[in-house]
Amino acid sequence: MGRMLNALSQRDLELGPARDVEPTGHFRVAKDDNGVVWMVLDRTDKRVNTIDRPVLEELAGHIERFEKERPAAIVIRSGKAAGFAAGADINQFVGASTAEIKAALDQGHQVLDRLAALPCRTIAVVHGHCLGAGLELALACDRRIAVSDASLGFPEVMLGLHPGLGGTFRAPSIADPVEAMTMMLTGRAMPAKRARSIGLVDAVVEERHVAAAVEAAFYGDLRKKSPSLQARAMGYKPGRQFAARQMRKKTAEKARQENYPAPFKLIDLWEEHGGNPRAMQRAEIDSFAELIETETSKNLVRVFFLREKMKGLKDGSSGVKHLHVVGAGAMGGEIAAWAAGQGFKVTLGDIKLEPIGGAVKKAAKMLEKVLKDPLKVRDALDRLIPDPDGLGISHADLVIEAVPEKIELKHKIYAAIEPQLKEGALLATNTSALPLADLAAGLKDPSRFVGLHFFNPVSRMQLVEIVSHDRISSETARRATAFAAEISRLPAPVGSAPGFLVNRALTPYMAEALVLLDEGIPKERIDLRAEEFGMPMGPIELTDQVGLDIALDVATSLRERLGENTLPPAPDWLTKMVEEKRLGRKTGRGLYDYDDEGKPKKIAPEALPDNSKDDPDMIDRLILPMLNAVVACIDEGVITDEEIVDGAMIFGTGFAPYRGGPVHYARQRGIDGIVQRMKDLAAKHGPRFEPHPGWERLKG
Ligand SMILES: NC(=O)c1ccc[n+]([C@@H]2O[C@H](COP(=O)([O-])OP(=O)(O)OC[C@H]3O[C@@H](n4cnc5c(N)ncnc54)[C@H](O)[C@@H]3O)[C@@H](O)[C@H]2O)c1
Repeated sequence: MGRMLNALSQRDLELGPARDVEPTGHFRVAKDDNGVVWMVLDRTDKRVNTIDRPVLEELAGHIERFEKERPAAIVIRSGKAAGFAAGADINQFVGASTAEIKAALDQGHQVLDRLAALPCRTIAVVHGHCLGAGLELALACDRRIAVSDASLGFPEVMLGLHPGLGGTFRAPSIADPVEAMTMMLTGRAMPAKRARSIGLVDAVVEERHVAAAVEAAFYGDLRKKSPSLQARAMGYKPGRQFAARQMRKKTAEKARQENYPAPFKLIDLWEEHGGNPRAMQRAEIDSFAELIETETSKNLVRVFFLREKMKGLKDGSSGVKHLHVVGAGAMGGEIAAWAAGQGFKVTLGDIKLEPIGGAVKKAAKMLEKVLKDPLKVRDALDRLIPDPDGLGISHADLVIEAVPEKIELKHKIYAAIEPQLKEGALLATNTSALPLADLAAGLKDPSRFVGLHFFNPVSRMQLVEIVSHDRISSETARRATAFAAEISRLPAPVGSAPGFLVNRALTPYMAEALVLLDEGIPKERIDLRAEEFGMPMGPIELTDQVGLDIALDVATSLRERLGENTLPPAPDWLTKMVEEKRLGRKTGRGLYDYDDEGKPKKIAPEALPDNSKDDPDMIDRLILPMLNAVVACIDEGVITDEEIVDGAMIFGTGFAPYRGGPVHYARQRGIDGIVQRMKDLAAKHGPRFEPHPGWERLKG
């Protein structure tokens, strides 16, 4: 047997059908001399495997034959380098009616049930991405072998859904139920080894040992782990009730049930039916069909496509292999570490030594969190080279300047750097607000100059604004956009207007919060209202996070440049706090006080006095000026593609993803209504609420 399996290894199948092969649509099927059927899923129409109706129908056809022919065993694996399967094809549900969705799910379940019921042993061999419906296909097999690079997960929750092809009952009955639920509730993928430890897969092997592992599975040597006591307790309702309570609490820390119902729905289903797979199956189908109709899910699917669109802005390669960063402070240090983690050689310079040392230390911590694998962290740190003398500048393909926001200082640095740059190298600035044209003023070759505006913290904020100016070459803009995508960030091209898009939109939100504070509304209540709307962090806490000094600088400069009717003046007490170095989270004290872990000390909402003030206009006062600024940016041509605007605001500010982005939200709410509301607010609170003329043109 071993000899035959080796002869039909994955490589042979990839090179083309071996003997006794039946070429079909998406599966290549071959039977070896031992009667083992190898099915290789390799969609002919897609770069990665997705699971949709045609794939399931084709699978059903094969199963029907296997039911009669009874092969010795069936091995299912993928012929794609990227992995086993990326999940269901979301497009198949767009525009479908509830009845059609239920019918499709019913059919899919029947196919996987029949696969699970085959009288012969079925073995899934998974490598690379094994997600969503792909994982559900693997779970319907008797055994799962993971190649060591495999990453397994249920990302459905990110689309406002839960698994819909049996994952909700197969995963908790095969793996540790609490771990399986956590996997579905968070949407986080897990590496093969961890999947083995929770019982989701039966073995983890290197690619070259797949055939031997299949043989072991065939002879029944791969034994299932016996379930732990805790896992067995989950077969009974009281056990599940207890666990479900904790799951609800944990989930609620991340998402509000009214905004993100899917994970809560899944917990309910599992608590109720977790001991009864048949009942769970029915409930899963009904609940999935219900969730997919919610605005939340539709908007999250939209966000998925927005992300794809932003990734798609990459056109060719950046040509960057070596990056040099000038300034190893809060931003420069993170940009350098992140890029090293993404495989780039990075040299990091600063006028002082301490920031470089500090940046390398922080890099190790951040990379451990992001890369998880100690070997990868070590390699990334090897690529991050401290360079106090700036020797890397003359070798780098891209130099990013991240020194303090002072135009004279930046000019001085460009004058020193530019003559050293090698031919074809790009020069970028991470400026938050300085006009690119002013920064480029002294440059000999401004065509190679670009803004790469990263957000803090770089490891969490996916957006990079690609800032252009009058004299930038299209090639520089193209390469800068490609570079952002190559380091797994999402590019949004913007013009060099005050605050670009994101800071221009966020500043009125933060500034209005300070006015509300001055009106006597408790800060916790202001933050709570914004979080209820769906912002990841309230404006008061955000101001602390940005730093009161930076927030004050940005607000003052925007007000100067955009006119005093656009923003409320900064309160005197804010200037005083900055003078006293109460700068927010970074100094441990700001609008909130911070504990040792950097968490704000807040009064719990239920502990706020009932009679403490509230303002029914509060949400509109915070959100509408933000939308107004977004509309101004579109109208002024700072950024014109509404979808990229929505994507940039979601990935750059965390703007309520379940609302699909600010422009989408405005359109859904109704532009006329918003304009009227802003006029009313302007009459009551001042001209900063006057609707921008761009609203009328947006209706266009
Ligand atoms: N902090 C943020 O949240 C944030 C976000 C986006 C963009 N930015 C922008 O990024 C830039 C850097 O901001 P930061 O917060 O990292 O500042 P920072 O003060 O933390 O770091 C700046 C670093 O530059 C170094 N430096 C000063 N003069 C230098 C010189 N002549 N040569 C080399 N290094 C020199 C300093 O020693 C310091 O380590 C600014 O333009 C800022 O507006 C900041």
